[in-house]
Amino acid sequence: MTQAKPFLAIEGVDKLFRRGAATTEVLKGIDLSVAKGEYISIIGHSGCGKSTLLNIVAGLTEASRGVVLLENKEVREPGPDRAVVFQNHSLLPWLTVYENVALGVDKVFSGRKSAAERREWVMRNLELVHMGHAKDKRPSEISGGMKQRVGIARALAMEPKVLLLDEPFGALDALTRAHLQDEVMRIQAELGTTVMMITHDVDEAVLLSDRIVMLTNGPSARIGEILDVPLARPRDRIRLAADATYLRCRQAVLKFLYERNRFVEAA
Ligand SMILES: Nc1ncnc2c1ncn2[C@@H]1O[C@H](COP(=O)(O)OP(=O)(O)OP(=O)(O)O)[C@@H](O)[C@H]1O
Repeated sequence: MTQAKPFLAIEGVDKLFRRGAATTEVLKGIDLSVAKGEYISIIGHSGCGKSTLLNIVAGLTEASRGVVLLENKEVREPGPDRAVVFQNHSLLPWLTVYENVALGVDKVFSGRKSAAERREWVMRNLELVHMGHAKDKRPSEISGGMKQRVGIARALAMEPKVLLLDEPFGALDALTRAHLQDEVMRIQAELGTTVMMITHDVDEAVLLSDRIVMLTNGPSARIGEILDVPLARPRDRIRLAADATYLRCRQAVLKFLYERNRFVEAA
């Protein structure tokens, strides 16, 4: 019997960066399978290679060895099936909120949806992140949290197979951050999106993820441990604050980061 291929597979990925005669091996032998609809977090100390790994899955960076397969197809370049949301929003400042989302929608759906359907689809995605009311505003006229929401709407509007989040809440204040985490959990439950998210935040990783992938310190970072987070959904941050499973998961990640893989500042 042949085994079913995983939805997303990272197989034997190494990444080396060359500058002149010097070579740095950032990632070494990364193997990871992600199921459809799964929420995966990648956590590890600064500079260990988290963004590099996400960029390889996005097709923005080429692996030096190994492959990334999405539904059995090798990832070789960026594509709308893998939408990325970065820490600092990347909205075009001269376009309105609506136009920023429409840009991607028009590109992806021009042959498949009529102009009216595309307009409706842009609005549906803006409503999903509660930003329909701000559709005519420009990025400079809305808050940081609102910009991240629009970035998430723009990514989701392309109906990606995988949503790649590179510290999407990292630049936000704690309250906005908590609010947006709840929104992302709600949206993921509604749409069943597969998510790979980079974070530095242990609580964020435990609250949002089905599994937490912990990277060892670089150079030559590898997957040190993968932790299952067996918490039922929907998840309520206040109730979980005293939940034994939540606290056990949190402690496991803290131990990995601060005991077994303590951060050492490069000389
Ligand atoms: N284009 C590049 N050329 C050379 N070195 C690079 C390049 N991109 C990243 N690196 C190096 O690869 C290592 C990993 O970087 P990366 O940004 O992936 O780490 P990270 O874990 O995401 O860090 P942080 O948490 O601080 O964002 C770093 O040492 C970085 O300097």
